[in-house]
Amino acid sequence: MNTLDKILQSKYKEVALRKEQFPIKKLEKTPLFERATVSIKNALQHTNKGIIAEFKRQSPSKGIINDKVSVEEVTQGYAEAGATGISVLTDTEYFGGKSEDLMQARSCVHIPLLRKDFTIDEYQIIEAKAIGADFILLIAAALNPKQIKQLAEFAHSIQLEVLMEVHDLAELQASLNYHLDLVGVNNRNLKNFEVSIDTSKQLAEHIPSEFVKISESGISEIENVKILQEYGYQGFLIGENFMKTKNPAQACKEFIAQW
Ligand SMILES: O=C(O)c1ccccc1NCC(=O)[C@H](O)[C@H](O)COP(=O)(O)O
Repeated sequence: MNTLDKILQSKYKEVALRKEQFPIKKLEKTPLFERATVSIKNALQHTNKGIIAEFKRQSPSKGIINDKVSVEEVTQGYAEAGATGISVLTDTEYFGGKSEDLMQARSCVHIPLLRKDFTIDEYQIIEAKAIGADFILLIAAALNPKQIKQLAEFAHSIQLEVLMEVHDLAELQASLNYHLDLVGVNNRNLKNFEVSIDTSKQLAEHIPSEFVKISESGISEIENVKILQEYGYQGFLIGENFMKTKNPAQACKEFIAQW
């Protein structure tokens, strides 16, 4: 079984359990669920330095990246450094994150927040809103095209925007639909974890201009960001390159300053 399949297997169990622990009716009554969300699509369309900086303690490919820093210092620092949005991993088993991380981030910043998780059920979208997210992730490799469309439509019905992530042309062509806001090309091959920005370069021309293009994973050089901008990318999702340092917010600030 590959890593994504293992993650999804445990995610189905986790979601079933959470539905019992925190019923939808309770989630819908939380103050954050009522909050007016902020558009990441709009924010990225109005900047030429679109960084979505990620809070990521660990990953299947790298193990522990940084377990010494707090959500507050990093997310507040990312916002002050000029990040356009922030991604917070909420998966516990594989990424060491939790829902509370996103809630803490929400209490520190006003910029758009991505609930970075493996979304397989509408329940998680309601939960995302209830913990303070502005946009959610749908991974094409984890869902069929009908599910992607339905989940994206549902996210919009509760004012959340949608980032759909693809790894190759087949996924992109099968899964595109007009309920998406952002299309992300993940440069990390989920079978061997190798990263190559060539994936973003190759898929760029196949993403219709209605969608904001995001390049995700393995980005550590500002030169590559500048090259990808020429391919039409307006957002860059960067985790490890910042999180592996003692001061991720400072690393983000220095990265943006080189632009
Ligand atoms: O990061 C991993 O090892 C990973 C493994 C399996 C599924 C997803 C994975 N990462 C999620 C991400 O998409 C990244 O955290 C994000 O794009 C940032 O990537 P990076 O800048 O390389 O940390």
